Amino acid sequence: MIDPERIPVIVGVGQINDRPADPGEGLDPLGLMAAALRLADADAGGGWLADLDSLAIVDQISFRELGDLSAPLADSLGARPRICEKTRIASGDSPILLLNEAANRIGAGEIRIAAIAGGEALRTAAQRAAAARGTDVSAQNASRAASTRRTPSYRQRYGLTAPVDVYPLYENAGRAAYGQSLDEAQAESAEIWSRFSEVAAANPGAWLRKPVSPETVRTPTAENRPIAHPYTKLMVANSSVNQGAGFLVTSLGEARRRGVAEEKLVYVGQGAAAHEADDPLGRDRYDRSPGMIVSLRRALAVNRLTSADLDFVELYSCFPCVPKMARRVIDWPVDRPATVFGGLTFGGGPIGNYMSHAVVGMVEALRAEGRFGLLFANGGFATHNHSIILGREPVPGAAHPGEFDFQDEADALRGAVPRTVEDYEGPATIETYSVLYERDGAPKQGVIVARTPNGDRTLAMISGKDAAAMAFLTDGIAEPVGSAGDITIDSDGWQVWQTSPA
Ligand SMILES: CC(=O)SCCNC(=O)CCNC(=O)[C@H](O)C(C)(C)COP(=O)(O)OP(=O)(O)OC[C@H]1O[C@@H](n2cnc3c(N)ncnc32)[C@H](O)[C@@H]1OP(=O)(O)O
Repeated sequence: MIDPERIPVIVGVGQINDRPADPGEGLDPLGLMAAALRLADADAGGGWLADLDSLAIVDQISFRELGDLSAPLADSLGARPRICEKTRIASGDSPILLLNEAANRIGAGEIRIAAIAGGEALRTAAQRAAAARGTDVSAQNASRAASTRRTPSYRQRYGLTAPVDVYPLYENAGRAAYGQSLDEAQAESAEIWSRFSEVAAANPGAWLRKPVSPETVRTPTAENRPIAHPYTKLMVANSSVNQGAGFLVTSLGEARRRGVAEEKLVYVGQGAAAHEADDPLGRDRYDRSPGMIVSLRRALAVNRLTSADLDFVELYSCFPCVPKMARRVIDWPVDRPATVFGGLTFGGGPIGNYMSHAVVGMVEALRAEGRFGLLFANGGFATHNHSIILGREPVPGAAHPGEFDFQDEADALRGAVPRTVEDYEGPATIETYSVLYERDGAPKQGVIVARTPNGDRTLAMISGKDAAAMAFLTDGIAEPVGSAGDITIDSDGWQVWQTSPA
């Protein structure tokens, strides 16, 4: 039997939404994290924060000038943790990585009480920046700014800059690989997202709490403008939020000594992580992710569970392609909610910290009913994957500390990565693509990821004014993926795509 002092459990969770009428009065990420952890402390019965051994926070991008907020957060909570740290970057897998590390340290007997938190005030930051610079709020897009470099890379020159530009490459390649029509693929996304909105509507912690029909999710309108084909605004992460979330992890022994009721305890299973290349052009393919597959399968296997044992899942949902790939790995039906919090559109998309809210949601769900839940986190451009199990009861295979790095296995599953060539001219086929849109809904440009006859990968663009080409890429009549064309280099040096006549 495992020593109760080495069994990690979550004892307290807290989260906060901040919607000030005056952005000058909005909380910054420090205020959001402090508020969330005070709620988590109260949820666990109080008196934990002064005794923290470790405090780990998710990096934030909304108030970058504040720097590393871990020590100021400890001060504001009256904590003196031996370990006080922040993740290197604001990445969607961060909360699960920090949870896994805390569970391992408890299992190793290194610490007894850990706090994890994150917070983003992107809405407040954009409103303040717009007022200071005299611009519209929509001109202040932190997630795009964080992805933009002074000297753009090859893919960035072709418009593949922010996550919202890159994830559609997976969506369009996935649809073709699953043998779906555009209509079928959009119906699947809309059904999953509509169900997210229902979960969010029932969750007081969610940002947008109005159920939205599948038809509303998928239909482009002035309010639901197209963002990047085939995604509408209601299909993408909403980063314009002010949200904080945090939770307390301790040992079963410590929880019992401090009198936490058994029905409040949620057991932490083992996790599994694996990653893709940072550069989306340096991947083997776009219709699946070896890192995601290994992270999900291993998280189930190391805990001696199967998908059939899961009562709840959180399949990260910055864009539909992610939960659509993930649900195929674990055989999760389309008509069961793939979230416990509400997803990044409706629950809210606070950049790296969404999964802290998902931890809160999973703990609340398991306290109410069920036995096991799976948390799947994704970060970057479908780059970082980390999955973990939570249980209302001890998780069967869990033993901490446990190795969570399964990178070698993901690398073994990967096919050969094609060479990227930047000045290619000649015949090619579409590997995947997207169309990026202006704010008024007009297509800005098409961007094609193509394969040359010898298997190299290259990029090409199409002007948004080319109505026939835009129709071909977006009307769903024929599948553009796999179709043939020609790339020429124009007088300005751009590789330009020309579809071959059928
Ligand atoms: C691993 C990962 O997690 S990658 C994901 C990282 N996150 C992202 O990439 C964020 C992607 N999303 C975005 O960039 C933005 O949400 C956009 C560009 C799609 C839309 O943002 P904006 O242009 O500011 O929105 P717009 O000006 O049309 O409308 C603003 C209003 O719509 C809301 N809104 C913004 N995005 C969304 C959305 N996706 N769904 C629903 N509502 C939204 C805002 O909250 C705001 O409402 P408020 O005034 O009541 O606060």
